[in-house]
Amino acid sequence: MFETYETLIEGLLEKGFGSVDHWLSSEELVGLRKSLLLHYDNDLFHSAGIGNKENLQMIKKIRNDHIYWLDASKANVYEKQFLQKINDFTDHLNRTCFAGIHSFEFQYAVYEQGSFYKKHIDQFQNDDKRQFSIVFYLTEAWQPGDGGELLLFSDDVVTTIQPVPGRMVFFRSDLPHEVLTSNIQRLSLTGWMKSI
Ligand SMILES: O=C(O)CCC(=O)C(=O)O
Ligand SMILES: [Fe+2]
Repeated sequence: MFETYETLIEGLLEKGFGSVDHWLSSEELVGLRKSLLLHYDNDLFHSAGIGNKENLQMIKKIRNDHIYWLDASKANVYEKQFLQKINDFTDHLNRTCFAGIHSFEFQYAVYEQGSFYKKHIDQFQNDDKRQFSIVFYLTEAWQPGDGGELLLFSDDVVTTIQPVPGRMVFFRSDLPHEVLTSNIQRLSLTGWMKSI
């Protein structure tokens, strides 16, 4: 795992983001995909931003994916294993980079065909506790033309990340980014490492 950590950290320090393809074993990837689909079938997902009913119309123009927050107390074996791995990475970041991460939170996301998330940063206007953003792509198969690419905007450079199964992206939460319209059902697990 050490090399994977170093690839991610180097990327973060040099350009604001890092990406690796083998953070999850194929068994873990399949387990998390099945868990996501089970929660989705059980109607546990809701429109992202629905907590804020007055702004819902506005929010839907910015993002129209559906999300489900991972609850550690209800996590299944795959989710527990996943959270443990994130915990180990957090410890590594705190030990080697004095990152000062105190907690993390993760949500599954489903982008149905035609869904997107316009350019944004992951820190709220009145709350910049989110330090690092992490996305894992869980879709079973992805090919060019399927859309849903992640664009990362650092300085004058725009980087396109293809959401291929198993890929993980790690970036500073103040880095502007965007999810292009997906032409297929796009599955992911997204989280934030927080300073509080
Ligand atoms: O799914 C992605 O590629 C990024 C998602 C995202 O930006 C977010 O949920 O804040
Ligand atoms: Fe984001």
